[in-house]
Amino acid sequence: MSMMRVFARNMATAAKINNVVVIGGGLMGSGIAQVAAATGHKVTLVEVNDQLVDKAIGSIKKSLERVAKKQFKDDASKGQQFMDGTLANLKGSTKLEDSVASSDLVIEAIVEKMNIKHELFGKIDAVAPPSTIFASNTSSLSIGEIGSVTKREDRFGGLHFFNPVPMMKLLEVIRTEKTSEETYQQLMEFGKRMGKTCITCKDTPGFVVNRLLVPYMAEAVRLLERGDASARDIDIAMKLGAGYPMGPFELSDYVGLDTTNNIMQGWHEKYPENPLFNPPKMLQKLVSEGKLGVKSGEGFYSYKK
Ligand SMILES: CCCCCCC[C@H](O)CC(=O)SCCNC(=O)CCNC(=O)[C@H](O)C(C)(C)COP(=O)([O-])OP(=O)([O-])OC[C@H]1O[C@@H](n2cnc3c(N)ncnc32)[C@H](O)[C@@H]1OP(=O)([O-])[O-]
Ligand SMILES: NC(=O)c1ccc[n+]([C@@H]2O[C@H](COP(=O)([O-])OP(=O)(O)OC[C@H]3O[C@@H](n4cnc5c(N)ncnc54)[C@H](O)[C@@H]3O)[C@@H](O)[C@H]2O)c1
Repeated sequence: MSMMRVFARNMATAAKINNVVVIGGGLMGSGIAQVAAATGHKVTLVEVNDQLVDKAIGSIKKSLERVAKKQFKDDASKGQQFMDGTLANLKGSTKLEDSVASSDLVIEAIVEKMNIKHELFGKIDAVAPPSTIFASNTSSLSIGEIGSVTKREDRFGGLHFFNPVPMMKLLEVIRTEKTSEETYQQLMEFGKRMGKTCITCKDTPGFVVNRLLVPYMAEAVRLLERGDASARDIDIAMKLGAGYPMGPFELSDYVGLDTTNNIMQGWHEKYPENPLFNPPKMLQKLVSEGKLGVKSGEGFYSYKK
């Protein structure tokens, strides 16, 4: 195929992703929906009840205000236009089946549990048009295994965004052995339209970033458990000594300790021989006490006012 034809084909397929459904409006889903809407896609954000839909839309409005204040600091009316335009592209819903019925791309961002993701994808596979591409934003689970409950494994891939989605420039695009070349190209094109820098990774545990980040974080907790240094000092060390914007404890609280713990538990069960994946006891204890980080008001640090 000539270069011109490859380009024309990519442009044609890129235009195809217009209606995007994001399932789960928590930390990640709300950010993904926000950026997809801001970059011109028609977005439906699906949550389990009206209260959570309102909460997600509320957090998107707050985040949009921050983005607008930053991007259009000298022109408030342009900032307002940007916010109105984004919100006009976005709607919330609790009707899962109806929402996916007219979608080009569905991005799943619900809890990090294989059985719950299977239940969801099984349900939507039966009602989404055959052409709809499915993607998971999982941090740690196998994309191939998530997609195995569907009859569209060639139209299934990973879109791993980073928190906070409006600020983080990276998108990991994951292709399984069954993801078709066309699906992969469409996912890459979609990522670029979202304004992200896309990298590609095979369907391996943690892809690139989390494969390095999770053992680093667990090692930081082990340092703390041994009493070698305080959480605050470890955080300061990694910020000032390694140039990270947040230390490992600030970052874990920010990401959510439940998500971090689910990742470690899942990897430990699957690869018990790998000591890098041993879940630290302190992390499990905090989660069992409901201390989930910033979102619950307390984690390694307290966020109560
Ligand atoms: C632990 C490992 C466990 C692994 C778990 C895996 C998780 C997952 O799979 C992978 C990840 O995501 S891994 C995690 C990957 N993530 C990381 O590694 C993140 C590391 N951290 C960072 O890169 C920076 O600390 C931030 C960008 C978060 C904040 O920037 P900062 O300079 O430190 O401080 P600032 O002064 O506060 O904010 C400055 C401005 O930023 C803007 N803004 C911020 N949030 C916004 C939002 N939600 N909306 C809109 N805008 C937002 C806003 O304009 C704000 O100004 P304002 O005047 O306050 O409105
Ligand atoms: N937290 C992070 O920093 C981060 C980063 C990248 C990827 N991820 C991944 O993204 C996914 C979501 O993580 P999160 O941190 O946003 O979690 P979260 O707990 O903040 O949000 C999950 C949301 O999904 C909703 N939900 C659950 N089941 C649903 C269903 N059947 N239909 C519709 N909504 C449903 C819940 O009500 C909740 O609001 C996970 O797979 C996680 O591993 C998380």
